[in-house]
Amino acid sequence: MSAATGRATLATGARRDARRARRATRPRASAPSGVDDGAVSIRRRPPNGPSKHDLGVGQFEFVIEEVAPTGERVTNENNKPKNILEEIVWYKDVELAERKEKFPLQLVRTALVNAPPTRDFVKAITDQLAATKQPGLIAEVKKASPSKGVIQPNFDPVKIAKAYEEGGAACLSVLTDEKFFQGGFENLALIREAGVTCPLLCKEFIVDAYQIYLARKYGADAILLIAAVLPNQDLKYFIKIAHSLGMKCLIEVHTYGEMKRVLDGDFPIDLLGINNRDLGTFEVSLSVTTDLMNGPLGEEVKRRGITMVGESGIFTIDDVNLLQDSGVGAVLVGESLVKQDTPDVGIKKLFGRPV
Ligand SMILES: O=C(O)c1ccccc1NCC(=O)[C@H](O)[C@H](O)COP(=O)(O)O
Repeated sequence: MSAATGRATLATGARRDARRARRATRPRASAPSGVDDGAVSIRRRPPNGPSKHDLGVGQFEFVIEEVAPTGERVTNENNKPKNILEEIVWYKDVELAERKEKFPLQLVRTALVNAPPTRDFVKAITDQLAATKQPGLIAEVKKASPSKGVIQPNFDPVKIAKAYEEGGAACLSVLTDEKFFQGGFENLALIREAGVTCPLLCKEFIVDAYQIYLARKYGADAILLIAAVLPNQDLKYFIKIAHSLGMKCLIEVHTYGEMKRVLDGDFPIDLLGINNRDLGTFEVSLSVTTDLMNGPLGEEVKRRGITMVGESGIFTIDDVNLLQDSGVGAVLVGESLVKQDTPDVGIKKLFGRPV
């Protein structure tokens, strides 16, 4: 059944009209570069060699002179990350070098024999959609973020995960990035070992196949792949690896160009997420999802039966209904649930269910 049919209609007509008016005045999603050709917008590494913190040799630093558009001579301008997503991705190189030193790929792969079996992440969502006639919920275990700082100071990943399951989440998303989100791969293992049965998404900024093996080793059932960071060639390769390990992939897009590129790709799509947050500027608008879903690419995903996920900035039943009306089959929700003391009650309220 389509996500757009048969849902609990809790929003009034007046609210819906107001939503449509709000939507009409919002800007369309655009690529951080300003040109939405769908190409990768995030540079994988500093273009002029490693930046200072990568070298590990005291104060030594590459100095590269460039001519700015003003004609002025500047140093290392091009070696600064252009936004937070690029900063996160550049730091992955440093983090991965350390991790691989301590825990080489060969050992990670050997350790996979002891990994718990995978659960079907996509089926958990589609089953919930069929049973509740509302989008399946992927609830996010997230302590902090670059845009909001610390969201939940009393962060207990297992307690939060259990409350999410109790409240009716279909699946969980677990932030594993340490530096920018105060997460960790070990949270995946802690949640699984505590007996939580919801399938787990490893919410990581994946740039290297090594991270996919690590996700599985710690008990993930699915991984996130961000189209702004990964060209189709990498998406195809990483999907192949994830599938070989029994995991599903949530491919995330933010612009028309990225979505078109992914849909034109030569690889299977388990789940396609539209992030309402511009990961470069932090601007959040649900119209990113509704505009894409109400356009030609929305038609295409519906025709192809691809389960769509609306991600970020979801706070109310009206938000859930708005996204469902546009055709999404799942929502990924972090802040609005994780900051509550009783996230199980929060889920029920978010979906307009009796508390
Ligand atoms: O959340 C951020 O500030 C952020 C910054 C840079 C890259 C990614 C970021 N967040 C990842 C996500 O997309 C969200 O954690 C997820 O969609 C949940 O969003 P929300 O419900 O708004 O917490």
